[in-house]
Amino acid sequence: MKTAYIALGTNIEPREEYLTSALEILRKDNKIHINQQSSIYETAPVGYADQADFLNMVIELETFLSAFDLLELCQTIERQLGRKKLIRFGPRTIDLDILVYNQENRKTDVLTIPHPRMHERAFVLIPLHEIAPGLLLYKGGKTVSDCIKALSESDIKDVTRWTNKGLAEE
Ligand SMILES: Nc1ncnc2c1ncn2[C@@H]1O[C@H](COP(=O)(O)OP(=O)(O)OP(=O)(O)O)[C@@H](O)[C@H]1O
Ligand SMILES: Nc1nc2c(c(=O)[nH]1)N=C(CO)CN2
Repeated sequence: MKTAYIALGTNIEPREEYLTSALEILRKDNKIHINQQSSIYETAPVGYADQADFLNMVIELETFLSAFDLLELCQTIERQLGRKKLIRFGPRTIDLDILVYNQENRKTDVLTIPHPRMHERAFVLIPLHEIAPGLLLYKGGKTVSDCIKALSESDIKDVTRWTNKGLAEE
């Protein structure tokens, strides 16, 4: 069994339903077991400003799937929930990014782990800190807590807790 962390994001209504549906699909998959989920956070858009605020959350799961099969599953869920790739960093019904997979390092055309932009994204680090503050993001390197210390106050201010844990939790 491998332990992986996935970030979920959505900024097209009904945002909460998209999160709930993605979690439901993951829970029904017998190759996945969700160990932990963060609260949901409402976050200002990063990278492409002219779009609605996001809901973001992070989950920790155990799985028999390889990193590539897990990516394939994430992309199948995105397609099932109507995600269309129109603008880079733009609006989406649901986005599932693999943050960390079994402390492995990989850089291929289709998959880079750890996720190359996670260490600078408050919308990822703050939910992740809630469930795994000591998680190493780089081999021998920084933890989630270390990366949060490097964020600016304005990055942190753009992320506010939207619900406590409990969304569709079993
Ligand atoms: N760790 C990863 N998790 C998910 N997708 C990844 C990862 N590494 C590379 N990719 C690749 O990134 C491609 C683009 O993904 P996507 O369209 O979701 O990007 P994005 O969400 O707009 O931007 P970002 O990757 O910065 O979050 C995917 O087709 C996938 O092959
Ligand atoms: N707040 C926020 N901003 C984003 C997000 C996201 O999930 N949340 N995802 C992006 C593309 O991955 C680009 N910008």
